[in-house]
Amino acid sequence: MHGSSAPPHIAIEARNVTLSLSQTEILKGVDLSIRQGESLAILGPSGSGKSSLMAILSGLERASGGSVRVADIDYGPLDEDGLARARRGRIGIILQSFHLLPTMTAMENVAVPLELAGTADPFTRAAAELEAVGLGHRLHHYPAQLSGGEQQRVAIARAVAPGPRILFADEPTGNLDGATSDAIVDLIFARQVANDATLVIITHDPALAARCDRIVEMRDGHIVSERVA
Ligand SMILES: Nc1ncnc2c1ncn2[C@@H]1O[C@H](COP(=O)(O)OP(=O)(O)OP(=O)(O)O)[C@@H](O)[C@H]1O
Repeated sequence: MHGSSAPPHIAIEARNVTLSLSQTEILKGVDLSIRQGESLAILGPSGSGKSSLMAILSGLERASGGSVRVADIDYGPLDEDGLARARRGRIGIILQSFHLLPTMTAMENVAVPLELAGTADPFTRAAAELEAVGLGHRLHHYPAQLSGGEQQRVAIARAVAPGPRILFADEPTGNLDGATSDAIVDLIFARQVANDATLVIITHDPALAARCDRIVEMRDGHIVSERVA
């Protein structure tokens, strides 16, 4: 359908996005376009609005103003349920604090979004995804029985299992030691390439940012600079 001369497909388009919570202006008019298959790093000081922007782009939070279009879906008219449906199977999210369900095993945590996305045989797929992140021997462990790096790998397996074309990661290596962190970064980029996914990654790590195609920097609720990595 797309010839070689076709313009690049825009996966994420934010226009003049604002966010106000508790009378605090958190995002003050953000414009951002991200191509399908592109990797983008968001840098910026603590409190500059990086996680808030990611929450809006990933459909976890509604913007107060402006427009957001992701995977050809206009978020504007969608309520919370609509946003959840829009995310399902299309968007993978890796959060710093993992958000694994504590009463479910590693395999169940990965199988749940597969089941919701209507995947046949979600448990077999979940086991294969955990195998791919080196956790084939931890399928039946609960999150509390896993190390921080192992929990992060479960969170990555869960996010990438449905094969989302868009992947968000908020400081995915924040709590990890150097070697584990390198392995996890390699894993995220490998899965991005395998799925030809768009990757948006918040990081304080310049080396990780440099692995992305493009870097934007936020300050005080604005994007203040943008460069090719
Ligand atoms: N529910 C809320 N009500 C009021 N202010 C909020 C709320 N949530 C976040 N904020 C404020 O919004 C600002 C941006 O927060 P955000 O988490 O997006 O920043 P960040 O750049 O991701 O920071 P960090 O690098 O520390 O994670 C912060 O000053 C924060 O205190």
